[in-house]
Amino acid sequence: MPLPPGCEPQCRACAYRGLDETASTARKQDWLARRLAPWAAALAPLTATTGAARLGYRSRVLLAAERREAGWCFGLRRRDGVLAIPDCPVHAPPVRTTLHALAAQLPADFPLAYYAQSGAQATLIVKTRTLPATGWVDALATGLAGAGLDGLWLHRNPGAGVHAFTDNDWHLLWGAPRSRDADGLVYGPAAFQQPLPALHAAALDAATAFLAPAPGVAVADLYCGRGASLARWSAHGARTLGVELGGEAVACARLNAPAAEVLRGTCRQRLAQLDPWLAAVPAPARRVYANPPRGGLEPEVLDWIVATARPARIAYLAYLACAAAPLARDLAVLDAHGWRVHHLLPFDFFPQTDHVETLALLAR
Ligand SMILES: C[S@@+](CC[C@H](N)C(=O)[O-])C[C@H]1O[C@@H](n2cnc3c(N)ncnc32)[C@H](O)[C@@H]1O
Repeated sequence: MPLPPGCEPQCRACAYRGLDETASTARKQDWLARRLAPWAAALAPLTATTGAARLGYRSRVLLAAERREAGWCFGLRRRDGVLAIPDCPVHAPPVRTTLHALAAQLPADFPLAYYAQSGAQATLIVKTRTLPATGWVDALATGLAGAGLDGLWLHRNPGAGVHAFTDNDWHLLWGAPRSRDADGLVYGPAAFQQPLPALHAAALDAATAFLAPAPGVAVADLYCGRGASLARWSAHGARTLGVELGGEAVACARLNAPAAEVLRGTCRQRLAQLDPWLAAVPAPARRVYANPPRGGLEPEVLDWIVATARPARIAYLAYLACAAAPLARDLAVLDAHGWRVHHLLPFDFFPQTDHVETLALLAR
């Protein structure tokens, strides 16, 4: 298949970009069937978007920045410099428009290390000892608003690299500090964004139907982000408690799900508080929803689920990349301790890449 317009041939980020929809879906399905073979009977067909929606879906990006003689470029950091991907067809149109506006207006001597965008919030990340001058921002305002942005931030993080953000040294340069997504949920510049909101909603619908949140039921929501799932459980009348590491995400989760309790920290660190909270309801009324980062559940958290919390039902939304499948590792432990894998529902959150999100639904 020819590469779509704007796709940089040297970029390796979208491993399946040479495949059409049918071939990509077949390969993901086949890979899932091998990786999740012990639960083959529970594995559903991949739910995927089709046609034009398979491009332009990525509204959360982190790109390295480099000033060259010809101007600014944004892309992937490599040993020999930044590989520019200004027109990457997977990026959402507002990302591309903002990158072009920045490339045209950013002063040549601005010490930009990374550019991040999360929905309508954009961030310039610098690694300097002092804050750089930003008087030029006003001239960019019309371009930023035209690109659909609500806010532009300066974040000073001398350690930026694998982790782009720290909690401190954020400066709003222009616009509003928070945005709302299509569901009305508040988010900020560091927010985790699930791509393809319709697929995420379908995954949450399936999790809601399985967990059956209701008065008398308690849902512990691990790695809850800005609270999209928390808001669901509490809207159904369940007692809800979320745990999340990011400070901004915790603040947004408290706004998005005011009836829920939200603890800040790693799930591992918060087990001492989770434990009595969940134990206050009988085991048949206990639920766990987990959507951890790509490494899967922290080992202590998995131990706690099987040995202490013992929820009647678990919904586990996992990111899988062809290099690693922590979901299979975690399912094997849950399976061995008496939780049956009822459904494995894969969702193609990242078309044209070799990643696939899978919702596992388990009951004791
Ligand atoms: C895959 S995202 C899921 C977020 C949320 N469920 C959603 O759909 O928006 C993982 C979240 O876990 C948070 N996180 C990372 N490590 C964590 C940890 N050890 N304990 C708690 N939260 C963590 C991240 O900040 C991020 O918000």
